[in-house]
Amino acid sequence: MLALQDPALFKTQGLIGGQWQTARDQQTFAVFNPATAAHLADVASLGADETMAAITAAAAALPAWRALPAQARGERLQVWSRLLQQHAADLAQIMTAEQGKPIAEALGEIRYAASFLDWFAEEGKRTYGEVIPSPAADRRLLTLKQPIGVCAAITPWNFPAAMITRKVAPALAAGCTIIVKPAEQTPLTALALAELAQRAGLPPGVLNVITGEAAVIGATLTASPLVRKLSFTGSTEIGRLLMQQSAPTIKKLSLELGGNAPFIVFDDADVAAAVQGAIQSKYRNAGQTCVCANRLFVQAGIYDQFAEAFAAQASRLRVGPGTDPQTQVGPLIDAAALEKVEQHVSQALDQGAQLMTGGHRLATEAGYFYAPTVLRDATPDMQCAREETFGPVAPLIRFHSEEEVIAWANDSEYGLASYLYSQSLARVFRVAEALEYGMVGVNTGLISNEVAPFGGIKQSGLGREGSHHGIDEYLELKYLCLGL
Ligand SMILES: NC(=O)C1=CN([C@@H]2O[C@H](COP(=O)(O)OP(=O)(O)OC[C@H]3O[C@@H](n4cnc5c(N)ncnc54)[C@H](O)[C@@H]3O)[C@@H](O)[C@H]2O)C=CC1
Ligand SMILES: O=C(O)[C@H](O)CS(=O)(=O)O
Repeated sequence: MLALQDPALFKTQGLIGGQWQTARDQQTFAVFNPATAAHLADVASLGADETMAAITAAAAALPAWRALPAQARGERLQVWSRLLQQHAADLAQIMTAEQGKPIAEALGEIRYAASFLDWFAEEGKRTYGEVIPSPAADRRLLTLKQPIGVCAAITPWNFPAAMITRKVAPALAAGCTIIVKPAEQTPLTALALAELAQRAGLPPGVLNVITGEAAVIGATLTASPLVRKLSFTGSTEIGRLLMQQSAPTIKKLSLELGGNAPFIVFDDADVAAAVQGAIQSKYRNAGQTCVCANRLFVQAGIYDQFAEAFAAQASRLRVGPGTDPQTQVGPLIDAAALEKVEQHVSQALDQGAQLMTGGHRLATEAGYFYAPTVLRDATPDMQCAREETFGPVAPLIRFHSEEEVIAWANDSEYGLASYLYSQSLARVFRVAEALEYGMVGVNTGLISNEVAPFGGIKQSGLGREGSHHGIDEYLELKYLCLGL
């Protein structure tokens, strides 16, 4: 059991219509600590019936919630944000226990999660319509924006708090109600957030959290015509499936899917800055984010200089349990993730890559730890360059020309985040405009915040989250034509 200041935040039941509920068949599923592989909790395994009850509760809560002025909805979100920040230490402890990230990163994520609540509390008051100059003297034309209705959100384990508020905040600010299905690896953070939402005064049914078997819950959410919108963050494979399942009811979709971020360093880059940016991008959350550098392209003129400096810094990163304040890289989420990373590294070495540092799991620890790894002389055809590793592995690929690296960077079905380091303004614009990605970090490895549009193109997804664009994902545009 965790030593929480507020033990009431440790919830193991689902939230339906303002009531904490166990599964009707009393089934549960286990949650484990990835740093120790130890059992952490047993959480209600809710199924189709409970999911339908949550959809019904969200539909029942919708009329009153959407009728509230945006100001009133925003005030609830701001109270919720303050509660997240007041309870940050407990929330971070819960998150590190079930997800593994270093406690400092977990505290940072709670601030990141709260920032979406604050941002959309304001954005909800700016869902402006428009008056359109009429083509006819006896007509007046205008538009207004209205909440889409009952929404569903299916969220990942890598950001167990922020990926929930990045969806729930705009939905509620817009006047929608929502059912959240968190990842089975990290339900405790979601349930703690829901407890604080209750304390913030969200009316029953506005926010519902369903924990349990993903496929059953997902099938129920996507099949229901009452659910008008689905927002998903996770793998492209599951995003594709949810898209198919949503087709019969023509749901509005937001999909934040996989990535394969190129990190490009030109000869004219500030090499020290590029090394720092690459370390931050690559090893954040142990490499388990969809915007992590996945392929590091380094121009031939500075390749050796960059490789030596980058590997030296990577080798000094402290790996260990997230509860240790000295830890910089925590465990991977589970055994499958560890095995995928090992596969990518061994395949690259078999194909001629050279190990500069890392390349092994930490046998001393019971959890899913892998040493920060740097592979030089990697090539674009290696599995670690073709697939999203989602782990602390950095393949360094040498390139010679701008044209060559743009072609290699764009040779992917993914198009989420990309990065380039150069001190030439002309080159920055040439390359940024040529990269087929939704986001481009220029001379920085950290691009995520609540004010900018987060999202990708191609098979990295649909729509944008955060920014003033994010609330449009939860609104419908209505056209009024007034005959005079
Ligand atoms: N875009 C992102 O932020 C993330 C991308 N990923 C990618 O996905 C890969 C696998 O990671 P996972 O956590 O297994 O991602 P996943 O896509 O399997 O899981 C994400 C969410 O989808 C749910 N889910 C899984 N199968 C479902 C189904 N049939 N119906 C409805 N919901 C379902 C999960 O319970 C979780 O809540 C990672 O290695 C990474 O490449 C994973 C997490 C986050
Ligand atoms: O930086 C972020 O917001 C995360 O990387 C989002 S993701 O990894 O879950 O896509």
